[in-house]
Amino acid sequence: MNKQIIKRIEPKESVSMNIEHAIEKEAEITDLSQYGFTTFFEKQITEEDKNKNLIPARVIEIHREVFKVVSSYGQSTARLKGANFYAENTSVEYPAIGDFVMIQKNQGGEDIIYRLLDRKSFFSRANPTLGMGEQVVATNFDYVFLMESLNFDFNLAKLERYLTVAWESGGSPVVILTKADLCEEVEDYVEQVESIAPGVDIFPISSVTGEGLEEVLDYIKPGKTVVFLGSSGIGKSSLVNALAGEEVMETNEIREIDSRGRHTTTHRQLILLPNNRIIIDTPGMRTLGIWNANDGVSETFSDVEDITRMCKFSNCNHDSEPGCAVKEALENGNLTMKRWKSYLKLKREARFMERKARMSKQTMKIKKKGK
Ligand SMILES: Nc1nc2c(ncn2[C@@H]2O[C@H](COP(=O)(O)OP(=O)(O)OP(=O)(O)O)[C@@H](O)[C@H]2O)c(=O)[nH]1
Ligand SMILES: [Zn+2]
Repeated sequence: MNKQIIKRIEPKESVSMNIEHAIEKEAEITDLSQYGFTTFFEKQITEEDKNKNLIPARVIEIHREVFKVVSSYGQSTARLKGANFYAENTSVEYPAIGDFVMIQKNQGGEDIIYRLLDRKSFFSRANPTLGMGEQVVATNFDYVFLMESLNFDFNLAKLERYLTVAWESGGSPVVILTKADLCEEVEDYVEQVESIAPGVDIFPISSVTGEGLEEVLDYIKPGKTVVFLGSSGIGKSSLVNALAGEEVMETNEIREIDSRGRHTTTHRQLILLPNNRIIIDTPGMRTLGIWNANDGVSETFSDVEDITRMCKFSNCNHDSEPGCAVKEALENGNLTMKRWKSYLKLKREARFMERKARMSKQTMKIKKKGK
């Protein structure tokens, strides 16, 4: 694919020069497997798709209704086929960052997105614009990097919450402890994390000294997609740059800031690193709450749930009932009060979000009827 075409269709105002530069170097794209296309997606392509000359593509950026995609023809912009996505009485999902879609190439114009392929993993959050419903923010990733910094704001409870969300998403959680250069007791922290995340891989890293970066790069296999989950300032952008070996993301020091003194990330993106590792870094991921996380809670707290199942009564409130296994475990130290409280808190939150989701579905139904 030649650079001319790619240049012409870049939405200039919204893509930072650095990323454009990085992408240009990847302009010779012929193989979508570099972008994570596997047999899982290939198998979904039908005869009908082929008859219509549809080809697979991955969504790498979204600007309102304009999608930036990459296919065997390289990068292009595309729009949804109205009849397939906007027709009344259909409830098809719109593509999100990371999605594989079937497109029709349109020489000299925008490509048309016909349909969405099934996802192997996704993150969603409560829709912030409508105040209701669910919004998918990232899809088809293999690993979820749960990021916590090793300096003052290290927070195990938050990590537990991320873990819950990650299990739920379909990706594999990996804990990344950032800013190791600022911490003297790295091993202590690693042990603390091990206690709440048994069996999960943990990497202490520093984007400043380079500690742990080789290990992380080795760990991500080519063609695999990673999403980052972590609070602002934890070092996500710095890690992307460090892994890429060049400045593909702006970090805090050199950013434009808005009136509240904070950087505002305005678009979502999927970044292809050298050696075909893929990172999804979207603002949506940065405001992720807990949504339908009940199963995830159970995975993260399987030890706690094992205990609750040993209570004498199946509907035990773990309060003052006789034969309460939780009470016993708290007394003999098999369960810490802290972990029990985290569990109860996440349970409550998950239940609340579920109720909210049910309510919003009802509201939508009522609205549709009333229309
Ligand atoms: N000492 C040290 N500082 C780091 C490291 N990684 C990031 N920082 C600093 O931490 C600050 C925030 O880093 P960013 O990479 O912008 O953090 P972010 O998670 O992308 O932040 P948001 O974009 O706000 O979500 C910057 O001042 C970085 O220089 C590290 O490994 N060691
Ligand atoms: Zn009990």
